[in-house]
Amino acid sequence: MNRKVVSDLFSLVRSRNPLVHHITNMVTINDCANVTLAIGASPVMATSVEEVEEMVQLANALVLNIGTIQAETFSAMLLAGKAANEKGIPVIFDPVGVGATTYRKKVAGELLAKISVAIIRGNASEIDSLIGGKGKTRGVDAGDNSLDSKELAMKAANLFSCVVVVSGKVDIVSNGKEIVQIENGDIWLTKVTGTGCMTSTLIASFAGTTDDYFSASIAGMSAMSLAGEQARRKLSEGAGIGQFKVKLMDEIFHLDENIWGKEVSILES
Ligand SMILES: Nc1ncnc2c1ncn2[C@@H]1O[C@H](COP(=O)(O)OP(=O)(O)O)[C@@H](O)[C@H]1O
Ligand SMILES: Cc1ncsc1CCOP(=O)(O)O
Ligand SMILES: [Mg+2]
Repeated sequence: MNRKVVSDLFSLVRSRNPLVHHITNMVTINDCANVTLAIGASPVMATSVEEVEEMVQLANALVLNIGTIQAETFSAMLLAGKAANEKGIPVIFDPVGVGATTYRKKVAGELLAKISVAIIRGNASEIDSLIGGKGKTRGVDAGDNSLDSKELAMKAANLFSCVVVVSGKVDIVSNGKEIVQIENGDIWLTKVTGTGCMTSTLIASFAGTTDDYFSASIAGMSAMSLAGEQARRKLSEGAGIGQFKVKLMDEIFHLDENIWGKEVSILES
């Protein structure tokens, strides 16, 4: 990992203002649109099979998030994913709750078989399920503390030939050879729905700026964890998760290479 390359991405994303096309869930869609703007990229959410291929022609990155997947949305993902592969823009896959149901497993398997994905970001239970593990899952949240995130990231990155990000208390990013460990974060990030989805969006925003998807993943993952840590620290006494969510968005909006350089805590192996 090159720290300067990663930190430079914060000004690059704001100057290049990449368009990030999302086919995503109906729970966190608005938060994902706003976090795209907060980091300096532009969001577009388009889901109809009639228009997704055309929208991909305008986009710099494509997010596929299966949080509330339905048959028609899935068809749209396949069309958009193929168009993104042909155009050469990165596809960022968020396998929300993949271990929870047979349908989600089928959808994720088919997507990964038919589309070349640049980056996968999920919690440990989700990545474990993708690689055929039997770890416990609790709906869309991680449900198994015994999983080894480093091992999962490395295995999944090699299996799917892409960068894999496993979020959690400690976040792991692997390209199949290197492993980066991000130690920032705050437990309140798990008390607000959508922080995982928004992380995938942040990663996509950076990946729409550079073809160095390993650095883009480190930038996006650390942006969420660092902003969460700072937001919690700056909350006034008595504040709860409502104010935390607002503060989190503010911290992402203000994050730059100087704050990142001073505050990020990263280990490499
Ligand atoms: N136990 C934890 N302590 C501190 N931060 C956490 C913890 N678990 C997850 N996070 C943070 O929450 C954010 C969302 O990650 P995660 O909860 O794993 O995603 P998801 O919402 O998809 O399950 C990340 O920034 C991650 O670092
Ligand atoms: C609660 C919920 N249910 C279906 S999608 C979704 C949002 C999941 O968001 P995240 O994985 O970022 O917590
Ligand atoms: Mg998630």
